[in-house]
Amino acid sequence: MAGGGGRTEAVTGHGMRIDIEDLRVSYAGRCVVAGVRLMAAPGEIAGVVGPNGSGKSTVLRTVYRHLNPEAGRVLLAGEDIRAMPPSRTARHIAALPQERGGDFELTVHEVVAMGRTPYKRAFAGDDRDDRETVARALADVGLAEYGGRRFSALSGGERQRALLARAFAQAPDVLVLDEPTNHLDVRHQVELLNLLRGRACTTLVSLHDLNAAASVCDRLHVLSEGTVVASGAPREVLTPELLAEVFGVRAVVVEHPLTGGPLIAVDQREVANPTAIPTANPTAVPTAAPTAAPTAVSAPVPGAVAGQES
Ligand SMILES: Nc1ncnc2c1ncn2[C@@H]1O[C@H](COP(=O)(O)OP(=O)(O)OP(=O)(O)O)[C@@H](O)[C@H]1O
Repeated sequence: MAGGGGRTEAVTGHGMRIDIEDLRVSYAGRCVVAGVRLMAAPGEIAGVVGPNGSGKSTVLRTVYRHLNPEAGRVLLAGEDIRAMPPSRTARHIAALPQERGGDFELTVHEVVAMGRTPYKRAFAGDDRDDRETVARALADVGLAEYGGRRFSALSGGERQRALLARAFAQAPDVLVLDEPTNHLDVRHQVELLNLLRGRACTTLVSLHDLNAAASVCDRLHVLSEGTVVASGAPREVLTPELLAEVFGVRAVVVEHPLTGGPLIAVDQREVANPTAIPTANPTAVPTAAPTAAPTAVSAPVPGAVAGQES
């Protein structure tokens, strides 16, 4: 088991590898992501973390083909996804995007059943397998009793869980989740992270909650100003120095008293002065020394680079 994640060996080996190579994306000529390289090994949970606007959603959008990169490639098990018909990638990659919609006039069951579309011929109805898959996906997210409700009448957290069920119903090899814990209360956050640990697929997930990321991810990629500045196991990557430099907060990283994993305790009173890195509380138990140095923090991508609209 890599990093601080609670992955079980049983699921490792399922799913497909994702590699992102030298990705560059611009919106209306403004380059927001450049030179991004990151990967998720088969069956692994790879997290993408970084400050607001650092490019997390943009990178994920290229994986689920909502955006075409200006340069670079997304490889699924070594094959460029842009060389595949969308119907084929839809059978391998499912997403919980940040654009979550909200005015579907469909029932929850109908929304989740949309996850089965890649497996059907045009106008084909649901077969028994589809119905069982949808029922299982709804049960997985705790919405077994909600199938007949209108999607538009759900709360934000319920809607989120219904869309996660739609992604599960797609039975993907790669699950791409953009901030899946948004709107969820703390219990549902824990349940969702446990669901991710139990999926037999590769997961690429953006998370703002660094403790959740440290707990669930086997590997973390840290984005800052459109470029990857650190990659590695959570306890190697999430150092006080990186938290100050990239996120601008004073924090210590201690051992979680219940799990033994890294626990990031942020000083809520003020933001960091990057030149004055806090020393760890001497009474706290420090995390184990990193086994390998993470990728060094590198210079950010230039603010405005000419490029074409995606
Ligand atoms: N559709 C868009 N059109 C123009 N600019 C965009 C668009 N989407 C994102 N951007 C810009 O691209 C940059 C990266 O945005 P992105 O949403 O990828 O960041 P993020 O790391 O996911 O941010 P957050 O943590 O706030 O969700 C930001 O400067 C943002 O303003």
